[in-house]
Amino acid sequence: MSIHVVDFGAFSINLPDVSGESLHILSKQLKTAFTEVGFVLLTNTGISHEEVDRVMDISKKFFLQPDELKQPFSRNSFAKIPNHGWVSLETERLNQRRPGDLKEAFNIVSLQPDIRWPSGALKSFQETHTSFYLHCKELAVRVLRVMAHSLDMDPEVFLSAHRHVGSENGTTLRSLYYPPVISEEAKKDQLRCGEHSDYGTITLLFQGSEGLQVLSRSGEFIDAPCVPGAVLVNIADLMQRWTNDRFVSALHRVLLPPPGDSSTRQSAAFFLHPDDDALITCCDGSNKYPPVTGGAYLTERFNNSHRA
Ligand SMILES: O=C(O)CCC(=O)C(=O)O
Ligand SMILES: [Fe+2]
Repeated sequence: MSIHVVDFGAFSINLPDVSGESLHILSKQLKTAFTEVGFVLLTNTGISHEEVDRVMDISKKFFLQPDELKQPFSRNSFAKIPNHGWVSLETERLNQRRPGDLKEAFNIVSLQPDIRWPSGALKSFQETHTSFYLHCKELAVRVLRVMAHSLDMDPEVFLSAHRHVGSENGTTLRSLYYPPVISEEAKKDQLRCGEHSDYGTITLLFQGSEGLQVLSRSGEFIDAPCVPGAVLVNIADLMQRWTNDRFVSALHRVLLPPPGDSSTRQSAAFFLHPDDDALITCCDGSNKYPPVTGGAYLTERFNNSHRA
């Protein structure tokens, strides 16, 4: 099994729309990837390699500051948007059977003007991330349209549940930083990012370097390709449930670097979530999973993955 590469140029975010014929071809390709693997690598999406580099450069400047300068941005310190903000090293454990992940993250959940953003030398942080967030949102909506088409569904079923991205909605742009690891100091079974599947509808993942592994259906972890300018897109758990298990949400992880390798790693993930009040019911009319709202589902999943 491998992760398929799909040329998304016909529906790039720089184009006004997609032709019927291209939509048909893309939907066949995404259907195969999402039913067999749960991950696909898209090229020519219209989000440039340079833009991703800018996001990673400014994020790295933030992460390399001393903790006391990052503390005012901590996750859980923003009223009404508890998931927004900085997550310190080893705070999150995506696999409950392992110690905390050896990563730091910055979650952007709200684009509202009243949010406190890094300033001074980091004043471009807000603009860089806001513009990237909006491009990711545009691409994610296009991927949803192709997915709906591939299942012979009215695209509004997916789109109408994502009307409030950036406000009453848990969609999150997350910059991730994996600092150098001293192997002897890592705890037993500790990873950079423990085995998990994502919570929402789909995730767009931009890797700065290799490191992501995806569990194949045959039960082995395979290395996800890292191609500059390409975007990994994966199905998340709520989408698996929504499609009554037709599209699969695959476990993935990031291992520690080999002993003696002191490199850092960066990535950026755009987790698309349905609106807080959108009711998700199996799209084929079955009742295999009870209806759940986007907000309630996400709250339950967060409660299981954070220490605090
Ligand atoms: O850093 C990566 O490549 C993966 C991160 C990830 O899977 C996540 O944060 O959900
Ligand atoms: Fe993930």
